[in-house]
Amino acid sequence: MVQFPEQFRWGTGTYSYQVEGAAHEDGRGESIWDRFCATPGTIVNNESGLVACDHYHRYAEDIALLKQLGVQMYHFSIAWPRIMPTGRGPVNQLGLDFYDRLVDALLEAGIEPFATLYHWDLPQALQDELGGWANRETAYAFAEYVDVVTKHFGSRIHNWLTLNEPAVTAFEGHEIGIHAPGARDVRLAWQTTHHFLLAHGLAVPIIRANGDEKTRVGITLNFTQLDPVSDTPEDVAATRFMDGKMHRWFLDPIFRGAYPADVVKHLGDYVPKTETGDAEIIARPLDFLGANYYTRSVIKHDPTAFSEYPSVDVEGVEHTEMDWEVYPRGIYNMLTRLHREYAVPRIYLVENGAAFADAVNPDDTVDDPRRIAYLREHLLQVHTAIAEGVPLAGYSVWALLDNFEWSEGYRMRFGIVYVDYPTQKRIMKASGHWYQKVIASNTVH
Ligand SMILES: OC[C@@H]1[C@@H](O)[C@H](O)[C@@H](O)c2[nH]c(CCc3ccccc3)c[n+]21
Repeated sequence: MVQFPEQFRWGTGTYSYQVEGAAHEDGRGESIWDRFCATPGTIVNNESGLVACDHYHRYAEDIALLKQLGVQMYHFSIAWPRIMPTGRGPVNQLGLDFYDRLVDALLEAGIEPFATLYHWDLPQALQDELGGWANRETAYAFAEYVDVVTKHFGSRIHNWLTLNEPAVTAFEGHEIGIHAPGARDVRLAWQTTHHFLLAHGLAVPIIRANGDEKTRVGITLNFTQLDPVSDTPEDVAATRFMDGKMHRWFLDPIFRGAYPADVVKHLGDYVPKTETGDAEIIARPLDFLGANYYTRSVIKHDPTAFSEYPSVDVEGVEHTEMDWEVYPRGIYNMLTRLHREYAVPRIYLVENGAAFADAVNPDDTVDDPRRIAYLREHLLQVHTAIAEGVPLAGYSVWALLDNFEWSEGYRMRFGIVYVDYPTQKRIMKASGHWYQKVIASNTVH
């Protein structure tokens, strides 16, 4: 049994496009995910976030679930297309009104809102007019959107995350093409990483200016344990590059003021175009880093690879429904590395969780022992990291609800609460009841 620190904060989360639904309601503009999902063949069963968990209408019921869990914090994202339907210019009051209702209900319930300003749902108009994140202008449009939102919520929301996982939306969305906007262009993908980081840096002072003495700003980056399939120089170099691409390409400009030299060298003339002053904007000091951790990837050299090296499947170990290896030690490695190499002032673990094939019993219960085991094993590693001095201020499980899992659609269930989509009925899973006890006792058995 391990006891967590007195002030440690427990949370959970959802994100706008994955749970809200009401895609055409109250003035919401089209997002690149609406457009991507409308393209046949991009999403399993051609599903979309059109309805999702209908959280837009059921948010009060979902906040009651948060209260039942006893969480102290709740991660959610604000949908840019609800606030500025065409991405720039006119503000949609009904969009602000929804998040007013959500935030006021959270505060009423004594739950700290942790708001992410961008979780991949770019207004489609900016994709059409500017080419989206390929265009530096989009970073400035993001800054305008951030100004509107933080002016409105700055006295009630004190914990802001600018972007969720720029690496994922840059590369899955613009290199691999399995995420919106579905581009497959290596040069463009690397250029978007710079515009995401610029957008982040532009947002930081705006959030502070529109906040108060309690305002705290961060960004959420995702981390995967990366190991070479062998200790040959080629496999080790391939792994080092992927660590650069997925981790150091974002950590270094934010916390060290420059892109990692080894990746810049590898990219050659594929390195993104930057402008004088960008580095200083991107490196503006943060109050905390948000970190997501799920799994390990074992990397193999490939002579034909340039920007993406293949991973190999690890046999004989547990995998989740996403076919992700269950590798709890990786969360410890990630946390201690951040503390050791980047001296991050404070860390929040924003996402950690697993998809398993959950089913409802005849008595309307959901037994998910594998998710409980996954969460327990990772929390024990988290505790070890904290005991070694890592400044981890809180942990948030992904996710509160089963939800729209991007290209996987609804077949992947990450929730500690089951959603029966045809009826929108919520059922707390065994892992939800387990997490409730963890929070109440601040211990993990
Ligand atoms: O895949 C589970 C969650 C998503 O539902 C969240 O929206 C997203 O923030 C998030 N990031 C990661 C790790 C990186 C990743 C993202 C998407 C697909 C595969 C891996 C896992 N997750």
